[in-house]
Amino acid sequence: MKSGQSPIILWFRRDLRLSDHPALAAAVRSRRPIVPVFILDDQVQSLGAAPKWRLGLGLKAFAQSLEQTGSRLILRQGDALDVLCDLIEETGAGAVFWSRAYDPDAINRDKRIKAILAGQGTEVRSFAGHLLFEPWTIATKAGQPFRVFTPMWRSVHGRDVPSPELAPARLTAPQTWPATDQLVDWRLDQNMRRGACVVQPFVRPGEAAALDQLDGFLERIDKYREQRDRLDDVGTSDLSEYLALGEIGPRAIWHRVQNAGWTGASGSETYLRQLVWREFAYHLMYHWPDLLTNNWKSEWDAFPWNTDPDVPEVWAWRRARTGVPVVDAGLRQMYVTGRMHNRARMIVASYLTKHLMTHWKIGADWFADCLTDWDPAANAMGWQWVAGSGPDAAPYFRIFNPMTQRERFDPNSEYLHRWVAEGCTDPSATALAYFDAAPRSWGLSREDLYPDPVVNLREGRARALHHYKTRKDQ
Ligand SMILES: Cc1cc2nc3c(=O)[nH]c(=O)nc-3n(C[C@H](O)[C@H](O)[C@H](O)COP(=O)(O)OP(=O)(O)OC[C@H]3O[C@@H](n4cnc5c(N)ncnc54)[C@H](O)[C@@H]3O)c2cc1C
Repeated sequence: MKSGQSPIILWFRRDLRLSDHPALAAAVRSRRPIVPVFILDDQVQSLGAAPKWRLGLGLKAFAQSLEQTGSRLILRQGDALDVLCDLIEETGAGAVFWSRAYDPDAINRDKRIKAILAGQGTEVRSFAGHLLFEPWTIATKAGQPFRVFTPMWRSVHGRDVPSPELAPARLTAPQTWPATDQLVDWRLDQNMRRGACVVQPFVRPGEAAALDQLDGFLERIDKYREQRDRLDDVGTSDLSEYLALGEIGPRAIWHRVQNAGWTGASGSETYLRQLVWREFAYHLMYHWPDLLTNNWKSEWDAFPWNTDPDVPEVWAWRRARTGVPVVDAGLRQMYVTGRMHNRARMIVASYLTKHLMTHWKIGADWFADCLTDWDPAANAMGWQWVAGSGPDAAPYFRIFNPMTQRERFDPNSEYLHRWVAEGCTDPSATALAYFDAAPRSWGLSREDLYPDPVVNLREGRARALHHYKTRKDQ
């Protein structure tokens, strides 16, 4: 029997936090008992190795913060609708709340669940939280979705962003807790093979760590505009992993950074602009869900990409053995830390799609397996932007020259030294760690010589330009 005081099931997904959480705040305001749940459904199961492993760490940290509020995180596995129906029956819950997701699979799943549960008399409410501006709330003057970043930035940057809610100190528990799975039994780390123990020291999961990371960044935000592209410096915020799992909310970041700007911090405006790139990616994915799988500009379908993921040069790229040091450095940084500097992402993506003329989807899939900050929208947009097939993309003739990129953004080769060991008399521990992170099946050894380039950079560039130009002239 459902009453006004029946529990609310709070279905957590990419929102593993207590503050800046509109769905949780609404549940707390209702004064009803709350049953927090995370469901291991097919969509979670299909995550790549590194994001899935990182999710496991995030869930552990989040369960601990819930315990400090007198609550628990209930873990269940299976089809999300079946799990929610079971929990409604077991707990007598009268409502299910969640934060909205915007990728096509999640939208379809959530719509179906909402319709069925509502039909059975359960109150179902979804809330904002993952974004600053939900995709349907912003449009061009003609009422169309934005296809270009700068006009979208101009349209949103003076808008009010709701203030983030404070974390609740206590959550009302249900009279009896439903049974929960054990996180270790989910084996979210099983595909990380050797990588996990290498990546672990570079990860600080959880909301408290995210807020601490933001505090640390605000102390050096003045450097952001000048340093954000430098490969050799800690110029960026490193918040992407937290944003991807929702361990921090974008509203909280927006307000803290905006306040820093009002009190004189330079770099604040540049940083907010980057946050809006994330919004742009979600805007595109929502309005054009094909962004995740197909060339956004269909004329690129005729481009002669290599679509074979198993040719030797693509394997050399995956193994970070292309013979181009800055490309290999970026890929190794990802393998060892789970993240890669944005500048390096652009360099390695340009090299794969242009010098190796390989379809961006192959690179995007590899990132989806290796990045702990993997985000469906930002990843697809980033790859299509670099390849030239995406909205507001880099023009076809913009082919990053890895050598000049390295000279500009790593002038003293510090980044190279950090990530490439071969040929170095005094290799760094991080560079050596790559050999521990790589799967044994790759057969790599610290004693290996550095490989010759898999393509001559000049020839690779000329080949790509020739094909781009031919396509353009057709
Ligand atoms: C090929 C390619 C793939 C990418 N894949 C991902 C991905 O899977 N997940 C991901 O979060 N980002 C991705 N990015 C975007 C960007 O590289 C990262 O967001 C950034 O490196 C994260 O580091 P940071 O938090 O220190 O960034 P900061 O410079 O501190 O930026 C702050 C925040 O703004 C957002 N942001 C910054 N730049 C971008 C951008 N270009 N696109 C979208 N959002 C941005 C991120 O949320 C980031 O945390 C990709 C970029 C490229 C070129």
